[in-house]
Amino acid sequence: MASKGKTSCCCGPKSYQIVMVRHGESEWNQKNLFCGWFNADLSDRGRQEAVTAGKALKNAGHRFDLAYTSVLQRANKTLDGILQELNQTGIPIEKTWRLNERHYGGLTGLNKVDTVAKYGEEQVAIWRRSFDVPPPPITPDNPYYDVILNDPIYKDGPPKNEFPLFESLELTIKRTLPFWNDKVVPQLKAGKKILIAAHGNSLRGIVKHLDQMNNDEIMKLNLPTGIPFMYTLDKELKPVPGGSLQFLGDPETVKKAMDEVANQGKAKK
Ligand SMILES: O=C(O)[C@@H](CO)OP(=O)(O)O
Repeated sequence: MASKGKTSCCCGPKSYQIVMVRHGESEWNQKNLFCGWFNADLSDRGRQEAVTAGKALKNAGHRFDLAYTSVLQRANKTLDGILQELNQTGIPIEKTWRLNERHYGGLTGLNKVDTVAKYGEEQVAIWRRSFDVPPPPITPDNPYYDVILNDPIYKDGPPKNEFPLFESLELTIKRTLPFWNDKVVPQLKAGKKILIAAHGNSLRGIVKHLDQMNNDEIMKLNLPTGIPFMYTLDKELKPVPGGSLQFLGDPETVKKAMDEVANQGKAKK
């Protein structure tokens, strides 16, 4: 059956489409805690966001051939919620740590507003959104150190000697892009319609790559939870005009949701 993942003519595919979504709100988003590689569950609101995302994709006529997600349950459950709405729970799903949220190191488990009170808004903005400044490493005295390092979700990788103790966006991109290039790109080029359910920062890495954003531009981008976005790419996998970050939601709702994410790292008014 012809896939809707590409538009084609006699000279081959003209463009490719891919849909991505950041997971719905997690219990740790709700508590405003740095989460990273901790395997937080979705909140009730997050579960509802997944259903709403699925309905929006269904109403827009999307069908998928396969899906990719991280090994973290907040992304997995968001994907499941969406696929249930689409009645497409049987499609192949590949989970990989390479699509995980970036590892928040020593900030893992800290409240973002308390961290602003301690270190200031500017430092927290740098830790959250800069390209190459990593958070401090997670150390054994962090209550989540063992939980994360020994979590069975990491049994297939990364290898223990490469297990990160912190990640900047730059380091996150370094482990996400090989998956994009080796797995996603060949499937896209084969005309498959793909859905990726992942995380704010792993997806910011992919967006930076696709849109060739510079380090200042990416600093300003906050992806909202649970609102799918589509890219339409040309043969070279560069976004066609108007093909970048096409959110499936009205602009006002999207802006509000983006501002909400940005404000998680600001002092309480
Ligand atoms: O805590 C995290 O893991 C991420 C995503 O929820 O937060 P931030 O938006 O601050 O990068």
